[in-house]
Amino acid sequence: MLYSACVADSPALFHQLLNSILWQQGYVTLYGKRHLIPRLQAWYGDPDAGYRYSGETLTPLPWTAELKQLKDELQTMTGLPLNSVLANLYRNGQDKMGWHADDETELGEQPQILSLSLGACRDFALRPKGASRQHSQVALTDGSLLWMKAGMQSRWQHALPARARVTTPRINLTFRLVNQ
Ligand SMILES: O=C(O)CCC(=O)C(=O)O
Ligand SMILES: [Fe+2]
Repeated sequence: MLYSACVADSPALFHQLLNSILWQQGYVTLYGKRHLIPRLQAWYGDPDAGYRYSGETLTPLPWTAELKQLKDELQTMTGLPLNSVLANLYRNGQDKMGWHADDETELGEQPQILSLSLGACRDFALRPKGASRQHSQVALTDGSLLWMKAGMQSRWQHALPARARVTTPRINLTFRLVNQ
């Protein structure tokens, strides 16, 4: 489900997040070889919300004021308990995220994830698990909130494909509940 215009002043929030988040370019190990991840990211949350992602264990950084406020507002708005957020910075259309489902055991049986997008509009691609080609895509506009509800991670994969024409950055925040 996609909600739009949930952020009152998204350019201001975009710049606050760009400047306050400790963006890092991590590595992923594929077939024994280390590759730089094609985006910057950072993991924030409650101290006990440790999480394994793409073969790496991420220890959450303590909430920044902006992230804590967003988390509290989204929690109130949706009623979902949330204790962490993965922040992604796609510097331009070359940065991307490959096909995956957020179905790690730490996220529980039927995880729900709230995904807030700011900045450049990017396509969010979907395919059923087991399929080899994209099924559909949704344009995630500035200020939009995508609610990935129960059932999605067990049946679908998603990706953020490269888009050569996009020259401006996008921040995406995926708020999650990690089991302690
Ligand atoms: O950037 C996006 O919209 C997707 C991010 C995502 O799938 C994730 O952080 O797991
Ligand atoms: Fe994801």
